[in-house]
Amino acid sequence: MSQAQIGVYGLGTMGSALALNMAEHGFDVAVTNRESDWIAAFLAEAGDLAERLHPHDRLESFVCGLKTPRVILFMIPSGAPMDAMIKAITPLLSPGDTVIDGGNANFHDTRRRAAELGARDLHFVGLGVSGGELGARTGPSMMMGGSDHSWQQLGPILREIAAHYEGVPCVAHLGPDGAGHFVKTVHNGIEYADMQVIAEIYSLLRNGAAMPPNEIGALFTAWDRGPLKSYLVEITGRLLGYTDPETGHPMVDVIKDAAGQKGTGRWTVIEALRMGQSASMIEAAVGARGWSSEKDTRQTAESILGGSLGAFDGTPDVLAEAFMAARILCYAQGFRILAAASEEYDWALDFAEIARIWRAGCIIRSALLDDIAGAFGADPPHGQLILAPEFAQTLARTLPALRQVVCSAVHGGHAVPALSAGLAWYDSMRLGHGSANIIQAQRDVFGYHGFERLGQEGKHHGPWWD
Ligand SMILES: NC(=O)C1=CN([C@@H]2O[C@H](COP(=O)(O)OP(=O)(O)OC[C@H]3O[C@@H](n4cnc5c(N)ncnc54)[C@H](OP(=O)(O)O)[C@@H]3O)[C@@H](O)[C@H]2O)C=CC1
Ligand SMILES: O=C(CO)[C@H](O)[C@H](O)COP(=O)(O)O
Repeated sequence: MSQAQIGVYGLGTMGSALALNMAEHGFDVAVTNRESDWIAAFLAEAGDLAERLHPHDRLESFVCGLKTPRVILFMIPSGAPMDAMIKAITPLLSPGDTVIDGGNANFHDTRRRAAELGARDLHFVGLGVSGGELGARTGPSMMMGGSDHSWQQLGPILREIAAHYEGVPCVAHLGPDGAGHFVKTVHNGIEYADMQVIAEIYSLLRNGAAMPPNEIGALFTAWDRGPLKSYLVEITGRLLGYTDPETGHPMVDVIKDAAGQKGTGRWTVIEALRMGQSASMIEAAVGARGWSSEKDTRQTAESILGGSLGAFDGTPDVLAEAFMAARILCYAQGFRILAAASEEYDWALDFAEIARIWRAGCIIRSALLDDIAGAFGADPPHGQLILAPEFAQTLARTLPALRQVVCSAVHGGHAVPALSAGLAWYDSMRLGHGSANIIQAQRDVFGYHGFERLGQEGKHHGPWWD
C-alpha cells in the first residue's frame, strides 16, 4: 500500500475540502471518517483527485497507511470529540508523530493537549484554519501553533495549499502549542465585530433611510471597490441582492433576526477580560448576538416600550468614512489582545506576520490588512495600531464621520453597540488625562485601597471624612 504524506480524519465540510485541496496540490492523503459510509460518497465526488486520496475505514489501517513520522489532521468538533480521538489514536502512534487539531479549539485545551502528548514524545499542533468551505478547498489562511519539528513536517504541505497574497502563502508558524488557535480565536473576534458594524450600517440605511436591501447591496458592492474592500463587504453586497423564491421578498427579510454563535467570539472577550484588556467592539458584537437571540422578549418589549425609529441623517459617504474608522478600531482592539497574550504566554507573536497571513484566504481579509502589516513592521508607538502615523491620520480624517453617525443613530433610537463602543474607546485612548482619578478616590473612601499621586511614588490615601 502506498504511504500517504498526511492523513485527514473527518470528512465533513472542512476536512473534505482540505483533503481535496491537498490532493490537487499533488500530496497523497489518507482519509477516514467516523461514519465510514461517507468515505465512498466523498471519493465519488473527488473525480480524478481520488487517485491521491487513500481511504481507510479503520483507525489502525489509516495510521499504518501514513509515512513516518506521521502527520494527522483532525477536522472534527474540537471539544470532547477531539479528546476522545486523541485517546483512541495515541496508542497507535510512534515518537515524532504529529497530531493536528484544525478545528476552532479553545487554546487552553490545545496547550493541555500539547503538554500531554509532549510527555509521550508526540507533537500536537493547534492549527487555526479560516476561509470556510471555499477557502479550505481553494486556499485558506492558516495559523499554526506547535513545535519546530511539526512545522518542518507540515510547512511544505501548508504553504502549497494556503491562499497566496501576491505570491506569499497565507500561513505561518506563529508560536508553540496554543498560539495558532489563540490567533484564530481573535481572528474570529474581529470577524464578529466587523460583521456587527456591517449589520449596524445596514440597519441605519434600511430603518433610518428607508433604503431597500438591493440598493444597500449595491452600495456595499461599490464600497468593495475602494479602501473598504473586504470579503465580508463583498458577500454582504451580494447577499442583499437575493430574492426569496418562496415569497418574492428580499431574502434578508425572511431570515430570522437571531444570530448564532459557536464560541470563538465569546472566548476572545473572556480571554481579553482575563488579561485585564478590553475589546469593547468585540464584546458589543458578542452581546448583540446574545440580545438578538431573545426574539420573543424583543417582540413583547416593542409593544410595551415602543419601537419607533427616527430618521438617519447621514449620507452614504459619511457612513463609508465611519465604517473605515470603526474597522481600524476593531482591528486595533484585536491586535491589543494578541499583544497581551503574547506577553502572558511568552509567544513572541509577530503582528506584522499575522496581518500578512490574514490578507487572503480568511474571512476577515480586507484591503486594510496590507497597511496593518506595514504599520506593525514599522514598530508603532507603544505597539498601538491607532498610533501608527498613517492610521492616526486616517482616524483623524474619518472620526468626525463616526461621531456624526453615532450621534444621529443615538438620536433616532437606533442601536449601534459596536460603532459606539469603538468611538468610546477611541475617545478614552486619545486623552492623556481621563476620569479614573474619581474611581481611585471612591475606592480609597470606601475600601482604603490607596491611590498613586501624580508625580509621586508609592501608595497614598486621601484626607476623607470619618
Ligand atoms: N465550517 C466552517 O466554516 C469552519 C469550521 N471550522 C472548524 O472545523 C471543524 C470541523 O467543522 P466542519 O467541517 O464545518 O463540521 P462538519 O459538521 O461539516 O463535520 C464534522 C466532522 O467531524 C466528525 N465528527 C463529529 N463528531 C465526531 C466525534 N465525536 N468523533 C469523531 N468525529 C466526529 C463528523 O463525522 P461524521 O460524518 O461521522 O458525523 C464530520 O466528519 C470544527 O472544529 C469547526 O469549528 C473552522 C473554520 C471554518
Ligand atoms: O471559524 C469560522 C470562520 O472564521 C467559522 O465559520 C465559525 O463557525 C464562525 O463562528 P460563529 O459560528 O460563532 O459565527
